[in-house]
Amino acid sequence: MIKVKNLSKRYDKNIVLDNLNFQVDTGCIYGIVGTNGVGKTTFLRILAGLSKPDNGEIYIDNINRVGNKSNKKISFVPDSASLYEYLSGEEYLLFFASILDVPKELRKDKVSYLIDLFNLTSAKDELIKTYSHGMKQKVSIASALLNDPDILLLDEPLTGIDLINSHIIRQHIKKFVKADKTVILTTHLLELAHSLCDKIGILHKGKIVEEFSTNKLSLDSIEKRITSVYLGENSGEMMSK
Ligand SMILES: Nc1ncnc2c1ncn2[C@@H]1O[C@H](COP(=O)(O)OP(=O)(O)OP(=O)(O)O)[C@@H](O)[C@H]1O
Repeated sequence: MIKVKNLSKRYDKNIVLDNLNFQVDTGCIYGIVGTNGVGKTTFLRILAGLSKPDNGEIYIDNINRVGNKSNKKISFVPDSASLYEYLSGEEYLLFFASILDVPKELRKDKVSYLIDLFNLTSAKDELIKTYSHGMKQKVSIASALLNDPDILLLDEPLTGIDLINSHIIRQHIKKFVKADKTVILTTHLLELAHSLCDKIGILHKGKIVEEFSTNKLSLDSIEKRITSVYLGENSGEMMSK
């Protein structure tokens, strides 16, 4: 379980996260939605340990992660992957496996398994600079899975991804969670959040202001709730006029 208590982060006068509280159970896919600049990436980067909060605590299975090394493996996939463009997909993944300390004898097998899983076999020897956005995104997600993380943090994983690749990536996220892992992702694609996530939280003014179980609320109802959080209670009617 991941539990966040009173997390705050500001950039000069810009208060991005403001005593944010949040909890996710192991085995859950949690989607964070919110307007541009509301702090979704900032939150994921703090969870990943890439950015320090000003205040607050992050417990992973009851161990405070802030300032401590967690014994749980956490992988973070940024929204636009910066990959080494002059390596082939396979070379990149092998290189990344060595950085992540994947045992040497397992690297080749893990890499070829992931290349196959993400349908990258025919392009594995091509330089990454020749890859499309979707192919790069698949390499990026594959690289995050190399060390079999316990927690996967995905920043807008499916933005700009075509239907088929989106399907492939979704399947893998679902498969990943079945192995008792946790996924937290951010997205602007509400339909995706509804079909993929178990829970959706709305980030607004530095806090998770509302949370829904997707099996309890329709896509339409969630959309109305989000609109009313940002635009006020009568916004749903205004927008349908
Ligand atoms: N390194 C930084 N220095 C200063 N301000 C920053 C920095 N990183 C983010 N911010 C600011 O923090 C706020 C939240 O940014 P963040 O990238 O977390 O938003 P987001 O919800 O992920 O946005 P989007 O949906 O557009 O990707 C924004 O106002 C942004 O300008």
